[in-house]
Amino acid sequence: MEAVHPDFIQAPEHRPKPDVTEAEGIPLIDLSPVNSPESDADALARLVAQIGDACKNWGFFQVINHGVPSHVRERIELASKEFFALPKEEKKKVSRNEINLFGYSDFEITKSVRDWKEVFDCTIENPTVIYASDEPDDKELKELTNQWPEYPPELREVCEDYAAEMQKLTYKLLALIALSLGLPKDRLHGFFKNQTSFMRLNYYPPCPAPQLALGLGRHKDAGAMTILAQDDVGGLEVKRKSDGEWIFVKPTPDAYIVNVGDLIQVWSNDTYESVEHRVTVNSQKERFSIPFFINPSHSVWVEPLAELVDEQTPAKYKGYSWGKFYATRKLSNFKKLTTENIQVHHFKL
Ligand SMILES: O=C(O)CCC(=O)C(=O)O
Ligand SMILES: [Fe+2]
Repeated sequence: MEAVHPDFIQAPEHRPKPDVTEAEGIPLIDLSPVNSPESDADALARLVAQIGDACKNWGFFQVINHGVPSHVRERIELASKEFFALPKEEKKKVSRNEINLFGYSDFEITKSVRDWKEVFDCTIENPTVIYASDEPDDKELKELTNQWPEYPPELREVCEDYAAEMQKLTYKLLALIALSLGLPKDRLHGFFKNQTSFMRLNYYPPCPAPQLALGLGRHKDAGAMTILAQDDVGGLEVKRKSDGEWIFVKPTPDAYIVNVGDLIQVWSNDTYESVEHRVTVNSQKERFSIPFFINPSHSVWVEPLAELVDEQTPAKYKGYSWGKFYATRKLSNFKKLTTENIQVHHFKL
């Protein structure tokens, strides 16, 4: 066995299991009722109930008949492959850094262990407004824009086209989630004006020690929701709520994987929970995935929604600034952390 650098080696309790649990898997949900003109109220009500059950029982689901044209996904998958196939020096011409938080990186750390992957991040709003620092009282803002590599030349266009499709799907999913919580369908929409959403191209190279390292260590997504495209290799594992078992998410052609992030957990006052997930790697195949992280405006104050809180069910979180949380997380990529990174459970009452 070839050695991997010790920075990549997971503690024994966090290493992948020798055999994967495929089990029944996360729910597969057909979004046709929101994508076809002739669907009726009953079909929509059934869909809303399915979404609610999936969010409650799994925090994860896959969608089909989502309305995203397959060529838009095929084009970005191809461009992503072309980009990561470039020599390192070429990719490093668009490295992200403390000033420009978007671009290429081969250095990501999750829970103090290095991930076996490379990423290319790009933001959705142009420009994206965020807080300039993680200091709570510093209200200075800064504007972020993307940097694009010279090759492949179409990367910018395919990412922008993909992002436009993801945005349409985002608002459909936000409406279904709001309805499933008994709220008006546009209840969450306002948080996403001047959003800080971003997308990431993930490249997990083959790994000589897949039993010791992970492509991405266990984590929860800090934003509102994530829509993920994974290729046919597989590697994503979700921690099953019922028993804490790691469950392999079997790739379904042309489906998107959706998961509830920490913000929906807080807004819903724990009705829905953000669930841990991780990515295993393998010694033979490279794997590509594209998460689209749906994040609100930097100015959003996050707290349980007033409609879901009363005397019997008091708020389980104190409010926090999304913008400061996000700045802390983003800037932590360039710091050596000695304590746990900021987490939503720090705001639990
Ligand atoms: O690559 C994957 O399958 C999952 C990626 C992920 O969970 C993330 O980037 O937050
Ligand atoms: Fe994730």
